[in-house]
Amino acid sequence: MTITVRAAAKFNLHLGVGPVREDGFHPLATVYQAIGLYDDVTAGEADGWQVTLSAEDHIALAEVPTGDDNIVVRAGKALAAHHGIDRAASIEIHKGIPVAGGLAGGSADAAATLVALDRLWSLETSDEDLLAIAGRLGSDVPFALVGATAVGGGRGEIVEPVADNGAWWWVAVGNEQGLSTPAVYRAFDELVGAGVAEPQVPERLLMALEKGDAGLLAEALANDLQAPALALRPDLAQTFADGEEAGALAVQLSGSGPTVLMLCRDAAHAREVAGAMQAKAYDRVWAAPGPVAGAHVVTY
Ligand SMILES: C[C@@](CO)(OP(=O)(O)O)[C@H](O)COP(=O)(O)OP(=O)(O)OC[C@H]1O[C@@H](n2ccc(N)nc2=O)[C@H](O)[C@@H]1O
Ligand SMILES: Nc1ncnc2c1ncn2[C@@H]1O[C@H](COP(=O)(O)OP(=O)(O)O)[C@@H](O)[C@H]1O
Repeated sequence: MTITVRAAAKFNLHLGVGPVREDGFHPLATVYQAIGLYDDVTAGEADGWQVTLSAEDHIALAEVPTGDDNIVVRAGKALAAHHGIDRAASIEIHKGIPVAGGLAGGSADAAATLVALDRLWSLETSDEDLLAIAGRLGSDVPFALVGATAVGGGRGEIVEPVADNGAWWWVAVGNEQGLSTPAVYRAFDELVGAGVAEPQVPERLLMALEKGDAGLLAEALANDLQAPALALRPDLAQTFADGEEAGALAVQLSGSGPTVLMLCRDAAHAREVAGAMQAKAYDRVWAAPGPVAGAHVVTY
């Protein structure tokens, strides 16, 4: 038997970052939205851990490990340890989420693996325990379980759903070269220093989501990692300028980058902006709706 679970990419509508903590992590006040770019994870019975990879066009797999460093193996081992069982599995990952793009693709795979193995091994792990295991795997993993739109606190792992009445459309523009998340947080420390205030989620963003108003959302987007990421990768400024020229309502870096997200009015406008970016010779361009569901079983 095999079980396939689908998990979505995330975009941080707001990413407020505070002064680095003693454990090396930064306190966050973020608003995550799950958007329609997906990885599928298929889990099957096996005697030892095996990871195989495939991907949609224009998604490079070179940086993704196939051994025990793959986050899906860490996820599987953590779930087995939680239940005190000694089991392994084969995990096939089909990536539709660009790697090292600031879209939390690895976190999506980890969340999908927890859901798939919980079902494959008939464990019936409680949601509370799954979220706790997810939080230990990575700051973004709990959100990949819940999906939709949610506020993230702590180092990002404490998630609380928020009202979102929008039917949003995004254009994501990827980049050939990934960007390392720790390097961007270090650049944040250097640029902004320890003097920065504790971050907060702005009320006007929550209002824009509740109203489902794209004009208001365009004005409320913000990302504290955007300036440090652009300091590391000044070439990205051209993508921002091109997105604005293509008619996007707003252009913002996704998390720690380098993927750039463009807010559109609706599906037709997203197709138009995506076409304009392709005409400018960008070849990693995806239109995606949001919010979408968290990790969910698609076949078994
Ligand atoms: C920046 C964000 C925004 O959502 O996403 P990405 O753009 O990477 O997808 C996240 O904070 C990334 O979360 P995730 O990729 O799960 O990070 P983790 O594995 O927990 O941590 C990797 C490293 O990032 C840094 N880190 C992460 C989270 C945080 N709140 N403060 C940090 O300083 C630390 O250096 C840590 O060692
Ligand atoms: N299943 C996985 N998918 C993607 N990357 C993985 C995976 N497992 C481990 N990694 C490592 O995690 C790094 C960050 O990956 P990813 O989650 O795609 O990006 P980001 O942290 O920018 O959102 C990759 O460069 C890769 O080395």
